[in-house]
Amino acid sequence: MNKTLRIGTRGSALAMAQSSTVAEALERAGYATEMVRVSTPGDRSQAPITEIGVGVFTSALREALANGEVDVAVHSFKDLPTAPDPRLSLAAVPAREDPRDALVARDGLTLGELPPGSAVGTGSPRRASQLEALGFGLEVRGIRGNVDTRMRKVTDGEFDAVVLARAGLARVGRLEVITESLDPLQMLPAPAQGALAVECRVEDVDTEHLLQSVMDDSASRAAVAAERAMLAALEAGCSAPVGALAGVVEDLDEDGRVAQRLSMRGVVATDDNELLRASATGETTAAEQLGRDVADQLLDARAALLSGPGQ
Ligand SMILES: NCc1[nH]cc(CCC(=O)O)c1CC(=O)O
Repeated sequence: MNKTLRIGTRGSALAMAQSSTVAEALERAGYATEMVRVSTPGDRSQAPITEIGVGVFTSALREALANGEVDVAVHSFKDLPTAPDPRLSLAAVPAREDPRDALVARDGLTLGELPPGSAVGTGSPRRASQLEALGFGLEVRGIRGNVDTRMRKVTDGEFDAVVLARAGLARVGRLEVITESLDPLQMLPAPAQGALAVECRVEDVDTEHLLQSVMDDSASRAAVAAERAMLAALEAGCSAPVGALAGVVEDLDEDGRVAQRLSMRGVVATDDNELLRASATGETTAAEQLGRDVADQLLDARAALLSGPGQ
């Protein structure tokens, strides 16, 4: 293929950094690329994410790709709606960044060191419910804006701390501001956090094969497929905050032989902010089934809770 690949990107520092990693991988493999900026309603609005809805950051980019304005779209995978877009193909899931959430707190403090009543900023119901469940007496408050805006609210003293995706900070070269990378046992990340989705048009098989061969990472793809399948199954059953994390581990298969398997954990908050947890391990080739199994466990646990004690 000798045409220049047009890579669609949003204009934020994070989006530009993400698209650049894709462009660089393609350039290293000998292909010419060009960045095309696409503005999205999510970039222009300051309303809380919970109000403007899923897909605000990704749909304009997907339209530009489907319309042929660009050849490749790069998204933060966790921002994509779970419903597939039949016009597009998920050509590559590059090796995932560290998926953990990160605390950026005043005076270098960790979560456990923040005094009760400390104001912690997050716009994410998933982060808020897990923070509250820790029992540290933190005051969790809503916050929006890009990474710099959120961090400034800590420097300015408006918040004692904010919680951000570690991957976002890594991609914009700001890891040094992190005061604690949160253990997934305390804070399960959003499904697909830290992963990129690299899409092309479904009929553009040349680009699909190129992206797949240059940058697809099968372990990352399997982990994200499981997490997203869990999220999709829960979306059908409830609208609660959801965390999930899967990864390829060395484990024993049914015959007792060492094998690569996929292990995952999920969490969902109930309406009265109790956390329900589930986990399972399965075949790397059946990632989506594994995600649905964990979702079924969570939905059963919720049903058992709703039917009340003693039943
Ligand atoms: N919700 C916005 C968003 N989408 C992707 C990232 C970070 C990068 C990633 O998770 O892959 C962020 C910022 C954040 O959650 O702190």
